[in-house]
Amino acid sequence: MDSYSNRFGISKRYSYKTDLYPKSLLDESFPGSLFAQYYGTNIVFSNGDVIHVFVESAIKLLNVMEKVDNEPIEVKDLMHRLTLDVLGKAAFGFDFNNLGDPKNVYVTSYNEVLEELSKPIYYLISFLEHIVPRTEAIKKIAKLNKLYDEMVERKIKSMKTGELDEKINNKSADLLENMIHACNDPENPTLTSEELRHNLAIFMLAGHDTSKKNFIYLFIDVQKKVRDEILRVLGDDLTPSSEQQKELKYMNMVINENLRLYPPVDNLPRRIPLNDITLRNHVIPAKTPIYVYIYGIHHSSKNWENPEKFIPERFENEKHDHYAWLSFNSGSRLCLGINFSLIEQRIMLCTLLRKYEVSLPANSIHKDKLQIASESSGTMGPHPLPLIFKRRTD
Ligand code: HEM
Repeated sequence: MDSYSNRFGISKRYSYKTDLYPKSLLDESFPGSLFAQYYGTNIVFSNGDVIHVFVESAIKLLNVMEKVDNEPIEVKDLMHRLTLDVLGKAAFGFDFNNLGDPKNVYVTSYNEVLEELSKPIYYLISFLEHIVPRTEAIKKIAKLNKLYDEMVERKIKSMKTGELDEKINNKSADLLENMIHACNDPENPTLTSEELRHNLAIFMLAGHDTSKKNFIYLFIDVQKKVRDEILRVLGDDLTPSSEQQKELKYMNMVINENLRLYPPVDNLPRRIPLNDITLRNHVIPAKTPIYVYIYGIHHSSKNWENPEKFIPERFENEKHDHYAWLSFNSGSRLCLGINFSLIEQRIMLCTLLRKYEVSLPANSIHKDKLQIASESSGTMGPHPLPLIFKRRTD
């Protein structure tokens, strides 16, 4: 048994075989629901090389910040704008332009759909929508789906002209182009345009809802140390190369510690074990829904010394149990966007900290402790979080 299996008394057979714990499908959890219609049953392929996307968006972020100095800005809004633009470009080469024009039709359609899909009442009373049809919500989804469908069609056409093959060969293809290319392989079953769209939709949710909530909340106290490291490693470069990212050791520890204290996915989507499980002296019968409470694992004193304290140095030599830090899950269902997300966070920190001194407004509700809340979408984020960004002069 490995240390995780030992501690939790689960036999290794069960701790590794994620195929014995299939995720429950949306259509099973919410049969015929709007969630199932919108996200479908999807799979996701690789992310490709997307560094240029981060750099472009970091520059746009600075343009937005130029207009404000030394006044509170709502960082939840800022992160929503940044991460949607980054993801749209990486996923299907589309610029939502949420940083440039947050009221444009694509951003508003996306926001409206997410708002509809995350209404808690439909999670609590899953049959409600079968009694009262959600006509307005259906219209909003149809509008966004049309946008996704147009993307898919345009890319399929570019495959016929050979443009897509060229992009695949020079590794500049986005996720959707990679998916379309993979579907063209006669050895693999082809995804329909609808399935391609479902994959896009779930990719946007998995990547955007998590990233936008993952602002580095507590870096304020340690920002000088992070900034000194950025200036030392990057010199005059605006964004870090892959090599430089590895050298940003303290920043990487801060990112890990932030994700430990405030994991955006606080609770893994439920699993339904196929067989009975023996956990210590307890038997969990097959088909019992299981939730893994990541927030609890990250805040348990059995796993971490002074779990409520922000101590980036605890990651110095990675002494902790591998399964005590599950921000991106682990094993075969590890988050597919882990590298994408880590690069995004590093670039964002480098961009902001070299230019700005960050502080909480005097009347902030977060003065003593960050105020957070779980949401029905299965993610966790802060209550409104205005921060002051003061331009550095030295
Ligand atoms: C801080 C940011 C993020 C966090 C904390 C996070 C966390 C997670 C977690 C915990 C899972 C596992 C869910 C499960 O086991 O049921 C997951 C899955 C996934 N994530 Fe992320 N994620 C983040 C960012 C992203 C980004 C940026 C992308 C896309 C670029 C992404 C794409 C995915 C996908 C596609 C899956 C499904 C993998 C599968 O089911 O096999 N994530 N993520």
